[in-house]
Amino acid sequence: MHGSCRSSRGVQYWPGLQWAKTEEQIAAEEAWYETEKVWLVHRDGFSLGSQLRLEEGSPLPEGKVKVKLDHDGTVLEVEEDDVEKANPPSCDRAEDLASLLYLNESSVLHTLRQRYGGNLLHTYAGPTMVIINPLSSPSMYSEKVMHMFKGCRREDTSPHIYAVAQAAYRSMLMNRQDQAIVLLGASGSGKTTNCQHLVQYLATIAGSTGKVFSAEKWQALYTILEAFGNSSTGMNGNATRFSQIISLDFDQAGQVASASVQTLLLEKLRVAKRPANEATFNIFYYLLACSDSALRTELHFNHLAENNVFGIAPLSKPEEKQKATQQFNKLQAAMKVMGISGDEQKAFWLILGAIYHLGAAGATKAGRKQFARHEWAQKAAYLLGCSLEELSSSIFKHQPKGTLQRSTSFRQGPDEPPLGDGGTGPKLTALECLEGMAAGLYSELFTLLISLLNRALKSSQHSVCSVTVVDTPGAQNPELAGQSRGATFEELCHNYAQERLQLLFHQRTFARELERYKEENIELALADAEPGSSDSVAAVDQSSHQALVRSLARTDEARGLLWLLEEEALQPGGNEDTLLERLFSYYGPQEGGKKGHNPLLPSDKPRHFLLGHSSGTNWVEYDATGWLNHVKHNPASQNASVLLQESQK
Ligand SMILES: Nc1ncnc2c1ncn2[C@@H]1O[C@H](COP(=O)(O)OP(=O)(O)OP(=O)(O)O)[C@@H](O)[C@H]1O
Repeated sequence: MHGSCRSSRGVQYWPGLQWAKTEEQIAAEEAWYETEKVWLVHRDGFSLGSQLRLEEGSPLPEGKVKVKLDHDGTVLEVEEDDVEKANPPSCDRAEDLASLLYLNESSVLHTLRQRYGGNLLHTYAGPTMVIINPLSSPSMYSEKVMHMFKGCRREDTSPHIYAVAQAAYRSMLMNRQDQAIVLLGASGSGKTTNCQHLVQYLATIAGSTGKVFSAEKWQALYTILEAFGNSSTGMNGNATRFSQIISLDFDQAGQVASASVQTLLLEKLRVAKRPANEATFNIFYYLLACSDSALRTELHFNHLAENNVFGIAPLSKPEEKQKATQQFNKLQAAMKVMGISGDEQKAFWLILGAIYHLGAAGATKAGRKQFARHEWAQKAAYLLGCSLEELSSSIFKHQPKGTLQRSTSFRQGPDEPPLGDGGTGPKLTALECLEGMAAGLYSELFTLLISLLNRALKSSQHSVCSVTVVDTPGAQNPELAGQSRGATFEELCHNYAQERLQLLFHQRTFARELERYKEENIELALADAEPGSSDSVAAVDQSSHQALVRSLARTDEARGLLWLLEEEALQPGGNEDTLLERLFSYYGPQEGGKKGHNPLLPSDKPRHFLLGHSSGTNWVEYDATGWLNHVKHNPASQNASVLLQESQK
């Protein structure tokens, strides 16, 4: 967001702020600027510092300008557009970016960098807070520090994650209104860590009626979610692979009366398939390193197979193994805190063990689709409490078991066969059937886990208002992690969710606030506030006007990728190439069209494309190979739930 704004009364405002400067202050600061003429240079997303002055004889504007670095006298030639006004020294390390006299990209980056250099990770940006990952363990989080924020007003507190929690808590109590805190940022930027501190603060400061929620319970919940929902990826060694909404419900007295966690978009297929060099969910490594010999024997973990088609293998380095063993013990203790009994825990280990052995069993098509190594499939069947035949037919034969109704896509008519099950879509391979079962089992297990966690958090106490915290996987870009692969469909879903939240941020922070100024007839001369960009969002989710009716006709009406996926999966001969062809016809660069005004760009690799997220500031190259499979109906996945319901264990 560029530009500051000024009302006609000579007082500087920024939307969402009560903050204002007097005319004298502004005049003094502008006079300083006029005499000192200090500029900031912004290049490739970096501010080059505040010590830049115009070289004599190279006036602004017009093309390129020369600037001289104060500290070593280096002279740089830079684009005129990269040079922006610097702020006076009184703005150094400003606690609130909105208080800068000249609010521009360079000065924002410069201020954040200055603060980070002084170990100040948090900076207000009006009603929002910017937090930078310290990549270390600073000693700024403790119960003692929490008490320094307790009861404070937002204006009286220095920027800190506890100040965000305190402001939401206070606002909820004062206005009796629900509050929401949404964390945004790239993968690995620190969202989940900050979410942990936010909720920890609320649990500690607010207290809870009847101990339904406590800091100890929150720690336990966090440990469990991290074990089952996180994995190591190229961008983050402990990345969250699902979206979560944590809700704390408060009573009249401001204590937590009940709590809940909702989860969405779990990357369930990760148990069976993921990008090279990425890990499966943490829990598999913990369980494979467990030191309980009786449990190991029961899970048939004493002799492990050499091959696992799901790529699940125990950790090899002794120190990593030891850490995983400790994590497993910690997890068991956390499950106990959340009231998950020994028998219930056992059910989790059996299902996880079965998934592992299914990977060892593998799949093949020798005449018919079947397991490649039956002895391992037998172990999986034993752990799941069913016969080998039952397991085999649940995976490879496509009649749904029991009374389970097949779910149909919302765009499919009730009489139409689901894709991949006699429909017109491509058939599933034996391995895809096996992967479907593993993903189905993991999804059931995760759903069960969340319901057991919520069992420990609910109560019959009456609540008045809630604080909700939203944490989703951050923006994904394999290129930023030095990986040469294209991004996956799951990564697209996470990027899309982030972008929808960014649009919400833009709407709440700027658009709605500006409307209020207009209603109150306060004139604003905004330099260049950018509209919230939604082109890349439409390229993903634009739906057809003929809602709910699936069409085999390829029309000119623009539709987003999610809609096209379903249509192309139904087309005879539809594949990822035809999918991208259509997507580009709607959102790609148009002949004679202006460059930079479309969200899609072609790649020179087959079935790859580039999508410009966040107003084209984060171009991600995707590899669409195999994406049509995501809309294929996989009966094995559905059969997983029946298999578990009918289990002898
Ligand atoms: N404020 C902080 N203090 C200490 N360490 C931090 C902080 N923020 C982040 N980290 C470190 O950075 C790592 C990545 O942070 P985190 O997992 O919270 O990122 P994220 O934004 O939630 O990522 P993803 O979107 O991939 O889930 C953490 O494991 C932690 O080690």
